[in-house]
Amino acid sequence: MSLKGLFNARWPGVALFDLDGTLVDSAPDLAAAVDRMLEHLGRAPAGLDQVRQWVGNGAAILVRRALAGRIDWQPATPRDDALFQDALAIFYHHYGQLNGQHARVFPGVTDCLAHLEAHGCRLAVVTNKPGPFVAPLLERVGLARWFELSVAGDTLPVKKPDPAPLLHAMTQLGGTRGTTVMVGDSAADVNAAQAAGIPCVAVRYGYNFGQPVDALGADAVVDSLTELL
Ligand SMILES: O=C(O)COP(=O)(O)O
Ligand SMILES: [Mg+2]
Repeated sequence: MSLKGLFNARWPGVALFDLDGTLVDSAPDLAAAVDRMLEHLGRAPAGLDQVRQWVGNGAAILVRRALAGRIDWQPATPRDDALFQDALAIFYHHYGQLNGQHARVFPGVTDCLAHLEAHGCRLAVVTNKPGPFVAPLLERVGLARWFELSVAGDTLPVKKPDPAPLLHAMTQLGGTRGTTVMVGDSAADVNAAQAAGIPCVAVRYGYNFGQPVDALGADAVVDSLTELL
C-alpha cells in the first residue's frame, strides 16, 4: 500500500506511535542504565551500539539480553532468575535517574505530530517501555502535549507484538480498523499491527535488529515521519 493510500480520505483518524526508536532516541540513557547495572554486578559494559539492538521488547527482555550478552537469551535456571530479579531492580533504579537525560526527539517527529493534530487526528503512544518511565520521558523531551493516551508495556497483561495494546488504544480514542494507523520501528510494532488488522508505517532510523526494516512487512517504510505529511 502506498503512503497516499494510508493517509487518504479516511483521515482524520487515530495514529498510534511507538516510543523508543520511533519518536525518541532513548538508547543513550537506556545504554547508560544497562552499563551501570552491569558495572554494579561486576561485569563489563555492553555499550551503546549493543544496547540499541536489544531495545524494543520491554525492560525485562532488555535486562535478560544484557545479562546474556546476546539478543537471543535462553530461558533461565532458578539461579539465573534470582540474578535477573536483582539486575532488573538495579536497572530500574538507574534508568529512573537517567531517563530523558540524553534522549532526543528524532527529526521530523514534531512536524508530523503537529500536522496530524491540526487535521483532527487523535494521537496515542503504544510502547513496550514500562509505565513509570513513559510520562516522565514524554515530559522531558517535550512531546507530552501531543498525546491523549499512553499504553505502556505493563498497562495490560500483554505487550507488543500482541495486538491488544494497539486495539486498546484504538478503542479508547474512538478509532476503527479503517481509520487507525500504527507507526513503529521494529518487528514487535509491525507484527502487532498485522495481528490487530490495522496498517503499519515503519521507520528506518530506529532500533530494529535482525532483518531489515523493509523486510518486516509494513505497509509503508519511511526515512522520516515528514514523509507522512
Ligand atoms: O522498552 C522497549 O524495549 C521499547 O519500547 P518501544 O515499544 O517504545 O520501542
Ligand atoms: Mg521501538
